[in-house]
Amino acid sequence: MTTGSEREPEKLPGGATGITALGLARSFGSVSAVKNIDFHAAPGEVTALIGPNGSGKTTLLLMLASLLRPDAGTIRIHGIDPIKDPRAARARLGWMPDTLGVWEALTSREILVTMGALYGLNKATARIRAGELLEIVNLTELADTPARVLSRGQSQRLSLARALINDPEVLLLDEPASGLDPGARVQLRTLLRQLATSGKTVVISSHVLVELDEMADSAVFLTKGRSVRSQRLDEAGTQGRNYTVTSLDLPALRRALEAGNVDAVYVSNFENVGGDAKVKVAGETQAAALLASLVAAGVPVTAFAPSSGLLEETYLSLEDEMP
Ligand SMILES: Nc1ncnc2c1ncn2[C@@H]1O[C@H](COP(=O)(O)OP(=O)(O)OP(=O)(O)O)[C@@H](O)[C@H]1O
Repeated sequence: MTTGSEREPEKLPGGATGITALGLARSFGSVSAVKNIDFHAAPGEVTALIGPNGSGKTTLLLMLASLLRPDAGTIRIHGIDPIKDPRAARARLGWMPDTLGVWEALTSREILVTMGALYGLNKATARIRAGELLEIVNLTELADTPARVLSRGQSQRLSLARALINDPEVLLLDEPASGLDPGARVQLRTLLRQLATSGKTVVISSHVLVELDEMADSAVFLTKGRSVRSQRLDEAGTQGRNYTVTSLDLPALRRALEAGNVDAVYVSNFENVGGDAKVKVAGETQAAALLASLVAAGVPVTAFAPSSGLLEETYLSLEDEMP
């Protein structure tokens, strides 16, 4: 049984560092946006926040960013309670909303310098920092044009620069890749990994699960305002997964799978597949054994790979579990 003191965020393992939230709830009138969320994001890691539309991701991020008050529950940002001390929490936070509201008449550089001043930087330091960040997000060429002319992707990059102006320890990003072209997405991924490696706590919500597979260290899944699972990406090797096996000789593949030499469940309907079959195995060791046994049986295998990304697999399995 859990006692009251064990539910205090700072008493949990790692609870005084990074972000810890327990039992969060928040309603808007009769809409219960967040019903019961426990959340932890460790420093030095990228933590993904995953859930279908309306599952409460933005509401949770707004509460973590001290911009929305929870009806119930506790939050600690590096040990600070943002409800009691929002100023101290905000000094450590960088927040990138899903849509950036800009001061339309100002240029990107002026916006960043103004934000820097609001965080207490002197003008010279704010200008230097603004210049560095514009370089990092590839906006130097547009630094001195009014922000209102920026495209969606360019606004997203300005929004990211704005979130970084105070060199925050904790970075909260709501759909940061939305509107970015493929090159900018790769740059974003690299930058977020660098920030995490330097010790920052990075939380990112996104629907693009393949991207999160490559970027995140752990993930928290939300459904209907509740946290329903957390997962570490380095557990991939031990998680049951579907693999797609493609062969030049389907009857031979079928015979080998049905011989059942390896502990694998054959899940696809053979009649309905073209050149491949879907097989569920308990982990990477079993996948390797299955591939070896197919090759040993003389099956001409041309491709053997997980059927989907790890996070997508978990996401879809949660959907299956839902009533
Ligand atoms: N200010 C508000 N007033 C009323 N209802 C709200 C408000 N903000 C959010 N909601 C409702 O709360 C629920 C959760 O919304 P939220 O924006 O947190 O979801 P989300 O997971 O971020 O969704 P998406 O993936 O579509 O961005 C939704 O049903 C939404 O309609």
